[in-house]
Amino acid sequence: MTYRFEFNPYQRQFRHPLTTHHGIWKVREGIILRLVDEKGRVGWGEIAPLPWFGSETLEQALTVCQQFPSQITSTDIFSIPAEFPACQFGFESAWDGLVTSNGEDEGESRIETEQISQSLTHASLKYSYLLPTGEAALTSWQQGWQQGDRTFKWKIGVTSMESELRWFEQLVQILPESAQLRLDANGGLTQHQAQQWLQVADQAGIVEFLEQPLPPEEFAAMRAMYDQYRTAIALDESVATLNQLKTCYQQGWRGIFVIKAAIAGSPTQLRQFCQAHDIDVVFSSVFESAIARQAVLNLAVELSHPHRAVGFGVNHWFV
Ligand SMILES: O=C(O)CCC(=O)C1=CC=C[C@@H](O)[C@@H]1C(=O)O
Ligand SMILES: [Mg+2]
Repeated sequence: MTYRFEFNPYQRQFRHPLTTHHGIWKVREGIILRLVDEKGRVGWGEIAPLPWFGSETLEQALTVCQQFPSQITSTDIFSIPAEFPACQFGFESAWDGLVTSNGEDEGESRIETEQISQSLTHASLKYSYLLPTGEAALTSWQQGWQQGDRTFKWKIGVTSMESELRWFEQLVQILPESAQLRLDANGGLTQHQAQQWLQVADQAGIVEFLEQPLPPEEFAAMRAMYDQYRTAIALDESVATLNQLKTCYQQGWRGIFVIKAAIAGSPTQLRQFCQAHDIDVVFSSVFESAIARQAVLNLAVELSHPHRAVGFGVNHWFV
């Protein structure tokens, strides 16, 4: 069977640029894919690259799309090489969508406004609310709390450690008892700083995990640190693609795997790995549109650790 294939790049500006140790991110760029089969069934997919996490760039993804003819086959889709994981995810999700679609072409309406993306939340999932970086977190957590989120994620390793530790202590004091906090360093700490953060996190008692304290090349140090503190350590940059995830597992990682499925590669292969290995998984966003968000949340409902919130809090991120 062949599929008519169309692709359209998009840009969405963040309402507030996202500041992390990687830098300042102002615009989310991606590509929306549309497949139509011989019966007229439509499948939508999305390529949402995150090159500083190790995925292909938008330009590389556009080249993959441009090299395809207007009629493609499932062999074309399943032959996309592993160095294009966001493309693998986008094309395979669109193909999966064909199998399940009822022929209605609702995709265009699903390139969301935030209201539509909010409607894409799954009732069975809990959501983590991403706080703004820095001192602003001390006031903005209420918005997440009011929409029912009980898990909050805060970026560290951006300003001075002295300031961030001070704001952390204030945040721990003002967050309600039942709240949980995730700290995300994006690989920006030294080993000494990571140990300092894990010590204060152990004392605070509300920190669910410290995410990617060190850069991926310092895996051995994070592996050694994992058993020294009560606070869990989670990896995301280290496990950004399915191949990296398998390598970390084979090298003994049994901490939390924060999986950004939209850039991890084949969703089918990801599902097979997660089902074959009892790993502690948190699904996390790459600030994709409703199309990839839906595809990832469908995986999360199946594979996510039941007691962990998914990193898809609706924060009205875009203008
Ligand atoms: O995981 C979440 O709660 C939200 C998504 C998120 O934190 C991120 C998305 C994309 C890039 C990063 O800046 C950041 C992360 O490091 O996890
Ligand atoms: Mg992270």
